[in-house]
Amino acid sequence: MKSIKVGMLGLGTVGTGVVRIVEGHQEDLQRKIGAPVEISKIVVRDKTKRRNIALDDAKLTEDPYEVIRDPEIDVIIEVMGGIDATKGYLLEALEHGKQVVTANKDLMALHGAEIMSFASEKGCDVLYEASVAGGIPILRTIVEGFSSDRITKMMGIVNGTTNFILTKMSQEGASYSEVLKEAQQLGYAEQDPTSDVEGLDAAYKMTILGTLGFQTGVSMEDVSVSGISGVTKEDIDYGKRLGYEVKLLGIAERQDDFISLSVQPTMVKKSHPLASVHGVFNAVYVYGEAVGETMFYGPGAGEMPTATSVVADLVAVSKNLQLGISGKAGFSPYRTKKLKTDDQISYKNFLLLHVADKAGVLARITEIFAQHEVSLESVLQHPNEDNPSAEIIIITHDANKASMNQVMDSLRRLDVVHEIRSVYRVEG
Ligand SMILES: NC(=O)C1=CN([C@@H]2O[C@H](COP(=O)(O)OP(=O)(O)OC[C@H]3O[C@@H](n4cnc5c(N)ncnc54)[C@H](OP(=O)(O)O)[C@@H]3O)[C@@H](O)[C@H]2O)C=CC1
Ligand SMILES: N[C@@H](CC=O)C(=O)O
Ligand code: NA
Repeated sequence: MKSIKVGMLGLGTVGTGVVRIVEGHQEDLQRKIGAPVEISKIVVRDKTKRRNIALDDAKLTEDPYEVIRDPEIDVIIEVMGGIDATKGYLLEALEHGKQVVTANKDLMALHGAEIMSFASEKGCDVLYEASVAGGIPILRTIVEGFSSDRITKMMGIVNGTTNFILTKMSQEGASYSEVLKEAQQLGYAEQDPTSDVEGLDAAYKMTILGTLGFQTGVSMEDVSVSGISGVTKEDIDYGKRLGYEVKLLGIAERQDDFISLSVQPTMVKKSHPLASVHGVFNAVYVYGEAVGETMFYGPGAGEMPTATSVVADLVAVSKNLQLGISGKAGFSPYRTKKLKTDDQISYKNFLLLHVADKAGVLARITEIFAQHEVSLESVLQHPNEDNPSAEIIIITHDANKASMNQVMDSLRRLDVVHEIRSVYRVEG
């Protein structure tokens, strides 16, 4: 029986897990695919590096072309990261008729449309389950499990590193930079962790979810992004006292064919299931018009969970190869993109203000909200012993983004407002 030959680009955190699973599950994989699978070559940056996996050194190469141009190789697994050069390698692999599996969200969010269209021209599969929410089979679920429904909202904790950091800050009072280092050591963070903490990694993932879930070609420019670097322990503690957990949420919504996508630190009500997703775990809440509320939960990063998704894709593309149906089920978005404008996007807001501690201040502040037709759910005032400011926390009802921008402008101009300390979207 002819085996499926696999060439890998990368043998880091995820690549090592892929080798472990392919080698450890040989018999099961063979039964599921109908042929044995063999990893024949692996590209690394440095062949001499010490690896924490036993491996035949002859399989390692530093030359990507030795793998992508090898006529014996059927499937390329890309777990190397990077954008431009990596895109070139994958396009060339497709040119040579190879099936592709990748965990690279940056690449798929930025160039997925071009890669998918080229793959379909060449009759090849490209699968990328590991690119969103590591070990959770969310892309397959959205494309296949929800094929009969119409998704109107996807809301997720889709970055393991930032959820790990926020959880440790909230539960252990740990410092941001200490926990980031730990996340890097555990293999959760990107090579450049700015992508995690500034929300870019989550935005790449929301671009992919939006494209597949709304059948619309979403691009990164369509996602409004802010990360967690401005989140303070003070915000987390205030949130907790009022019944919220701070989470970095990716939110994609659709209403009457208009869509919006964003990534931002969010106050999530403790009663909402996303508030109990801690550590490196991810979860994606999906609302379908027919099914209603669903939620998918699991590890969002790390060696073995991510490798599970990569190898599941390897099984899928190998089965298609065996059946002679590669490249037949490629998905291309078919809806015209219509983005919501700021006056169509609405949600609750949490504001922490430092204001002058004197009579009449609260009335002047609430008057501004009233002028812009933003109604308030609650207002709390704390005297602040350390300085002449008082702290006011305001939670609004759903308010559109355009009106809230006007409220913010007016608050910034108001003399009694010393500082707009923090502003969060509220969900749940
Ligand atoms: N880590 C995780 O939890 C997750 C990661 N991903 C994605 O998976 C991909 C891989 O991530 P991860 O395993 O963490 O990354 P690592 O940094 O741990 O590993 C990268 C691997 O690729 C090799 N490599 C990098 N650049 C080159 C190059 N230019 N030429 C040759 N080899 C190269 C490295 O070689 P060498 O070993 O010699 O340094 C290393 O083996 C990324 O796209 C990431 O976003 C997706 C989901 C979860
Ligand atoms: N850096 C990413 C890895 C998985 O995609 C994360 O922390 O989620
Ligand atoms: Na996944």
